[in-house]
Amino acid sequence: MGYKVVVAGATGNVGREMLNILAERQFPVDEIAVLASRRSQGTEVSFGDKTLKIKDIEQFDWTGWDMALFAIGSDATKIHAPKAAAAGCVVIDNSSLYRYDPQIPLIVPEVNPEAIFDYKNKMIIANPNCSTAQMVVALKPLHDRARIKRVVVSTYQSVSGAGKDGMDELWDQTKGMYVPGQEKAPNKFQKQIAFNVIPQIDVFMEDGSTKEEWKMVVETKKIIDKSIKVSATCVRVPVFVGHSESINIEFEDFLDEDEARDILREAPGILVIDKREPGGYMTPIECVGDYATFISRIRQDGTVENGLNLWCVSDNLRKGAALNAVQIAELLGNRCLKKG
Ligand SMILES: NC(=O)C1=CN([C@@H]2O[C@H](COP(=O)(O)OP(=O)(O)OC[C@H]3O[C@@H](n4cnc5c(N)ncnc54)[C@H](OP(=O)(O)O)[C@@H]3O)[C@@H](O)[C@H]2O)C=CC1
Ligand SMILES: N[C@@H](CC(=O)OP(=O)(O)O)C(=O)O
Repeated sequence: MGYKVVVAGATGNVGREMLNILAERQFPVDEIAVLASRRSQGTEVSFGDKTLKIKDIEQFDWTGWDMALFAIGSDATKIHAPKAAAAGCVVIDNSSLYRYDPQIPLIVPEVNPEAIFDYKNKMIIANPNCSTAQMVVALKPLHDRARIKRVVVSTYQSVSGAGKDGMDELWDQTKGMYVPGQEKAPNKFQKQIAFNVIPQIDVFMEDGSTKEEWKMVVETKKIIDKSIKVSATCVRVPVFVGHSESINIEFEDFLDEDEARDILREAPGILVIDKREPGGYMTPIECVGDYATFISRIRQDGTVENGLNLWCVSDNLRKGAALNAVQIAELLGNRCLKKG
C-alpha cells in the first residue's frame, strides 16, 4: 500500500523535478494529483511513463490525500498550504514562508532527520533555501568532528534558482547579443545576466545584506547549530542549473585536510572529487541531474588558527529543492505515516 501524493507547482522547474525524482526513486505512490494555477489547467506533465493532466489548485479538494509537495512560491502557498494541512494532508513546502516558524521543522534529511516528528505541530514541513541545503550537507559531518565556529561563504547561483523566467532571460539575452534587434533588457534580474555576474539575490535587508544571504545565516543555525556564525555573499551567475559555493570554515579544534576529506567521503549525500590537477574538481554543468552534493578543492586555510577551504557544487533543482523534498517525503513515510 502506498500514498496519495499531490505535487503543487507541477508545471514549474522544481515541480517537474519532483515528479521525475518520485518516479526515479520509486516512491510508493497509489494515486497522484498534479496542480498549478488555473492558466495551466489541462496542461500535460510526465510522471515516469505516464502523462498527467494539471488541475487548478483553486478547485482542488485536499480531503483524503496523505502528503503534498509544494513548489508554488510563498504567496500561493500562504493560501493553499493551510487548506491542505487542515484536511489532514501533510505539506512539504519549498517556499520560504514557513522556514523560520519555530513550530515548523526545517529539514535536510542527511543532517537533522530527527526533526521529522515535529510535522505534527502544524502538518507542515519546510524545505530549506537551495544554497543552504547543499552547504549544510557539507558542514554537518565536519561540525560533528571539530565544532564549527564561523563560516564565510560566497555563492555562484544559477539562473534556474529564479524559476522558468530566470532561465528564459539568460537564454534570450544571450541570443540577443548576437541577433540585431533581439536585444533583451533586464527584467527578472536587476542587471544584464548574460556574460555578467550580479551580487544581489532577493531583496536588500536594512543591514545591507540581501534576504538570500540572511536565509543562509538563519537556516544554517536552525538546521545544524545556533552557535555557528555565517557570513554570506550570494551572487547570480550565467549558469542554467547548478549552484556553486566557496566555503571557508573556522573550527574550534584543528582538522587536518586529509581527515576532512576522509570524513566527507564517508558522509551521506556527498561525493568528493578532489584531485590536485587541472580539471580535478566539480563544476556546475557536470552536476546537473545528479543527487549528490559534490565537494572539491579541500585545503587548509593557514590564515586562521583552525581553518579549511572547500568548493561545493550541487544541482539546485534537485538537492536544493525537489530531491530534498522527496527525501523528506520518504522520511515522513518511513518514520511517521508508515504506509508504503
Ligand atoms: N528553483 C529553486 O532552486 C528553488 C525554488 N524553491 C521554491 O519553489 C518555488 C517554485 O520554484 P520554480 O519551480 O523554480 O519556479 P517556476 O517559476 O519554474 O514555477 C512556478 C510554479 O508555481 C506555480 N504557480 C505560480 N503561481 C501560482 C498560483 N497562484 N497558484 C498555483 N500555482 C502557482 C506555477 O504554475 P503555472 O505554470 O500555472 O504558473 C509553476 O508550476 C519557488 O517560488 C520557491 O518558493 C525553493 C528552493 C529552490
Ligand atoms: N532564491 C533561490 C531559489 C529560491 O527559490 O529560494 P527560496 O526558496 O529561498 O526563495 C535562488 O534564486 O537561487
